Parts: sequence; C-alpha cells; structure tokens
Amino acid sequence: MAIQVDSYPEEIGEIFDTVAALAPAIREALPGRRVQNDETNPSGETQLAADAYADELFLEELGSLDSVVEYASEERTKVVPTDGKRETGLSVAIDPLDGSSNLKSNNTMGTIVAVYDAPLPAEGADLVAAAYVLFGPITTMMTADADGVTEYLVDDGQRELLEEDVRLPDDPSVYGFGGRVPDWTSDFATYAELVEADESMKLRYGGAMIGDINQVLTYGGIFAYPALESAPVGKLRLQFEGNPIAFIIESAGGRSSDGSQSLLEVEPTDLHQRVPVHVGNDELVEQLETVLG
Ligand SMILES: O=P(O)(O)OC[C@H]1O[C@](O)(COP(=O)(O)O)[C@@H](O)[C@@H]1O
Ligand SMILES: [Mg+2]
Ligand SMILES: [Mg+2]
Repeated sequence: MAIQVDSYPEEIGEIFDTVAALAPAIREALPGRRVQNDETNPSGETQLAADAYADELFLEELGSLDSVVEYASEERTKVVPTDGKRETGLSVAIDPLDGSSNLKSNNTMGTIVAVYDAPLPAEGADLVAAAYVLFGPITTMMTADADGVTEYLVDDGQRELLEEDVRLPDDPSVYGFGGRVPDWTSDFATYAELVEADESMKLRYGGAMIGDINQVLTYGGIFAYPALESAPVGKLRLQFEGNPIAFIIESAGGRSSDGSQSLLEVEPTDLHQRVPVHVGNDELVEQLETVLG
C-alpha cells in the first residue's frame, strides 16, 4: 500500500515532541517499577507498575494537547475523551511499554504511538502518523509521517536527528518469530523452514516487538507474531501494535500482512482486537502470504 499522508504536520510534531519529552521520566521510573500490579490489562495480561505509570503520564500530557480529542491505551478498557479543545481532532492509541515482560530480565523495551484522524477503534487508512521510542542501551525514536521515516536520538527529552528517509535495507538478514514453535500452524512452520534454509538469514528474537522491529529496520528481514493453534488471532493488538508498526514499515518501503492482506486493511471491530502480525522486506512478506495462502 502506498502511504500518502500530508495533514496535521504541526499537531503531529507536537505529539512526537511530547512523547520524546516523557521518555526520560519513563526510563528513570523503570528500576523501581519492576514489580507486578495486582491488576490485569484488558487483554488479560499481568500489568506491571511501570505499564500503569507510563499510561498515566501519556494520558496526562497527550490528553492536554489541543489537537488530541481521544486517548486509548493497551492498559485501559475504554477510549478516554480528552480535553482537546477542538470538536474533531486526533486520536492517540498507545502501547505505553511494549515488551514490559523484558523489564524483569533488563532487556529492550519501548513505547508505541499511533495517531489516527478518526474515532477509535480506527482503520489503518485513518493513520496520519506513528512512532516508537526504543529503550535500548541508548534511547532512540523512529517516526513515520508525511516526511517518511526518521530516526532520532532522544537526549534529555529532545529529538536529535540521526537519519532521514530510513528505508529497509535491500538484502535482508534477520528474522524473529514469536509464539511457541509447537503452537505455530503447519503453514507458518513451513514458511519458517524456508527462512531458516536461507543462509543469509539469522535468528534474532528479543521478546519485545519494538526491539525486533528496530533490528528489521536496521538490517532488513522479517518479524512475525503469527496466528497460533491456540490463538488464531495471534497475540498483538491491531490499534496499539499492528497498525502503527505496519505504517512505519510500509512507509520505509516494506510490507505488512495479517496473513493475506496489509495490516492497514484489517477491519477494526474492537479496541483491543488482536491480529497476526508479519512485517518486513517486501519479498519475504509476499513469500509468506503465498505459503499461508
Ligand atoms: O513472550 P512472547 O510470547 O515471546 O511475546 C512477546 C511479544 O509480546 C509483546 O511483549 C506484547 O507487548 P506488551 O509487552 O506491550 O504486552 C511484544 O512486544 C512481543 O513481541
Ligand atoms: Mg506491546
Ligand atoms: Mg504494553
């Protein structure tokens, strides 16, 4: 799908700046918030104190922007109408901490942001921008908007340009597939064997989608959290994870799929709906669709 978006440049810039500005506070809050809450999120997963803390911060700061009229997150059941001063405006859907189970083992995590110009749950075609912050050894931010995909260093809450017009490298070399291998469908297992047989490809799976996606954008390759025998819709959520990541990868010249169509074409039916996610270099995702077809 060719991505063409040219609306709301100032509003989107303000949202990205707000997310970057909160990154240091979220990072600093992590050491003391590795413990589990006594809560589960709307997807039935155990919530960490860090998930809830980051969610509160994002609601407070993004919700106070004039352009943001709706806020939703993986950590709360319903869409929150904000005090946006406009009647119609932008809806922000956030995964406040992606890969938060990596906090216990001190591995990579991130924040994912989707900006739609329609009420939530919204279609992929309603996305006007998406971004993620990566809490790795350094903090970086990848944004996708009308200017394409851009990578920043986040230093002291400010975005400093690292690379403009980020594109997936032509010669892919990494793959990462989630879910228990015995739980994969036989078609997905067949596809995985094809990838494993390619001597130019090596396994890189970190357990935080955002870290795995950043490797795909850096080296070229494919990330999947596929449909499972026990969970035919997979694990990842369309509004907070599938759509924004598909928007970023497709904007960088790659391809996304739920197994048969672009993730951006999947019909939204529920705020927390899950979807099988496959994203990466065009030819790898095309081959996957052929095998799953
Ligand atoms: O533990 P698994 O099955 O490998 O799942 C890992 C996947 O789940 C996630 O952690 C789900 O995201 P959250 O941490 O935001 O719930 C992805 O980041 C990751 O790809
Ligand atoms: Mg996540
Ligand atoms: Mg999360």
